[in-house]
Amino acid sequence: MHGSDMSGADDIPDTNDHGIPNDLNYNINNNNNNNDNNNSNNIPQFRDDNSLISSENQFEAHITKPYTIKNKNNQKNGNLVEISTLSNTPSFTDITPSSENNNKKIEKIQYDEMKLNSNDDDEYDSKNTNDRTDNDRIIIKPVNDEDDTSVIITFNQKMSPFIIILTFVASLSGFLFGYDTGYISSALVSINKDLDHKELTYGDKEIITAATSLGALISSIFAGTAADIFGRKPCIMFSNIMFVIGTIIQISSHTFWQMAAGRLVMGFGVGIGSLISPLFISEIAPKMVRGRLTVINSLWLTGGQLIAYGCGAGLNHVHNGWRILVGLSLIPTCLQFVFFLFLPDTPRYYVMKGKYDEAKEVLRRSYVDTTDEIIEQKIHELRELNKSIPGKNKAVQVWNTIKELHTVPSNLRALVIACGLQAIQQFTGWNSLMYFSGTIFETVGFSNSSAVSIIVSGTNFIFTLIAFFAIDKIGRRVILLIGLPGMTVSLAMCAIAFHFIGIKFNGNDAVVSNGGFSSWGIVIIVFIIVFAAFYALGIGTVPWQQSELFPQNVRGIGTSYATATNWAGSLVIASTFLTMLQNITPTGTFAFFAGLSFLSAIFCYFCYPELSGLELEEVQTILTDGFNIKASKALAKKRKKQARMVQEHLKYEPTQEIIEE
Ligand SMILES: O[C@H]1[C@H](O)[C@@H](O)[C@H](O)[C@@H](O)[C@H]1O
Repeated sequence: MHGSDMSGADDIPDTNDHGIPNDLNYNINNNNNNNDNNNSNNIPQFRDDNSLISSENQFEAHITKPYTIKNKNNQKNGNLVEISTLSNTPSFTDITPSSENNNKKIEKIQYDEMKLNSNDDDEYDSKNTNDRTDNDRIIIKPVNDEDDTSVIITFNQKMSPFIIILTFVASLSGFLFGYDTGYISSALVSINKDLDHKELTYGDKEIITAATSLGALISSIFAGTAADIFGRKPCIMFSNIMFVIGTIIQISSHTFWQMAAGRLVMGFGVGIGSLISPLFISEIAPKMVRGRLTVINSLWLTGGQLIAYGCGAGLNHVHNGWRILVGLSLIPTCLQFVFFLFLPDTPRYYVMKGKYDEAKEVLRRSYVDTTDEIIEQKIHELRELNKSIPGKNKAVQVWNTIKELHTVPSNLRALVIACGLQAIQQFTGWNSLMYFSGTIFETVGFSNSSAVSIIVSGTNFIFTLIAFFAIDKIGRRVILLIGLPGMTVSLAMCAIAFHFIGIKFNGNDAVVSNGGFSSWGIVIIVFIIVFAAFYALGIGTVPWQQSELFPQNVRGIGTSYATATNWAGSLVIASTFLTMLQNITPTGTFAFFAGLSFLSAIFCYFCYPELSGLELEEVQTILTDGFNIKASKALAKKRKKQARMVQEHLKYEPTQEIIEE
């Protein structure tokens, strides 16, 4: 049907009857020698099942999606093809569109490189150019690279209802994280004298609040390793048990210390959930939506905080309302536990434990239209990958992993970024508002302080939703660099307004020198809302994408470090904020946070590369010899352009028939 003459390397390739360029084999097999003419006998031949094997047995190709490209004058049929290498060489998946009408979209595939014949002017300008002599060449990621744990076919992968259910159930941990950190703001206001028959002091409030962060800090240190040993699902179910015990201790407490102990136990659950839930989602999500599915966890989180505030406001004046508020968290915990009784763990975990049948079953249910052969191949890749974790036994492995995390430069940079972002997220003060906004708004003269807190956490939720849409399209770096300066300005405005309100502390009582609620009070509220918006848009959301920074063999421990940094920051803020207000005044406190936000913006400007749209291996490449901001931006831009090109292809309606000779 199509010609079979060999085209020059930069021309449009001729294609065979299956839409495969005839020079495909040539390109794959001639990576190391530039013999331009030896392909003529090597035109790929398809077997009956639409797969082919090259004569050298170096690669295998499968037709995954037939398509028709139509334009005004012409109609062209072709096939999207998945290519994978056999033996021990890395395999990769890509498309091979074929159409003379579409020459801008034709990709030539080589063993480890892809040459794009596009009029692309945004060249990848990496410093690592040793193996990229041609600006137009980019390294293509091997499919058995670690994070393809979640991937079979790199595009056009339908979301199965099974993946949606798994994401939904796993992200209940995000909800619990949010709810349990959110309800404390209103509970602190409504507890009154229910504990030990006396008002809580600022110090008491800090301890009750910080106990959860402390518990979360402790459990997050071990959660990554525990998830590898026991599994993700058992860890989440264990966190459910912690939630239940912690909740019961709290709702039955009549003493301050019992309440603090309940919060601590609940914190163990929060810490485990905060780490495992995004990890679980990233391991079951199709690659193309993995970033967004991770943000879904953040949406549940901020949604949980919002609901906690809403319930808090509703129960504000109900006798013992705070006990109901705390008790409500039993519902999602129990639901999650029961759901998980019927749901599996991630395929990657099963492969780690040698449970290949279970892994296959999960993959089959996750990727409904995928052939058994591809599933087998995926399992094979995961097994290969599994071997890459060094060490004879678990203890040696853990130690080697820690060493690897610190000694491999790209890992160390990933660690600096992941922990840096989590620290910034906490030390710029957002959670002081989360935990104490009720107290703050009460201080500046609002009687229904919980209602104002709802507006603040509602803003947090809405802007997390905006981040959901922006994080891949606009990019992580851009939203961070919009968010942090915005936060700096808002915090500075609050610092100024607090100065004019003139709050003085007299023991535990805050005295407003200019007579309570004033227009400066409104300025504070407005800028706290603006602060919430800028926070949620960037630094509230981006750090939870932490797993993309690490290669698979150090991901568990790397994300444990980062999550522990988050909780350490949360702990410091929760346990010092009210004391800071007293000792360095609200103006000093907010000015301090403004200063940290400013420094954080500088850190992100110099150290946070743009990672949206990048292959995970490319993230490692970017971080190999520096933070390579410029190269990352250029590459991200290029990748997005390619993604649009793929989308263009998919716009053409697919035919169901494969064209036969
Ligand atoms: O990403 C979340 C979110 O921003 C929450 O609002 C905050 O309370 C958490 O500490 C943070 O990790």
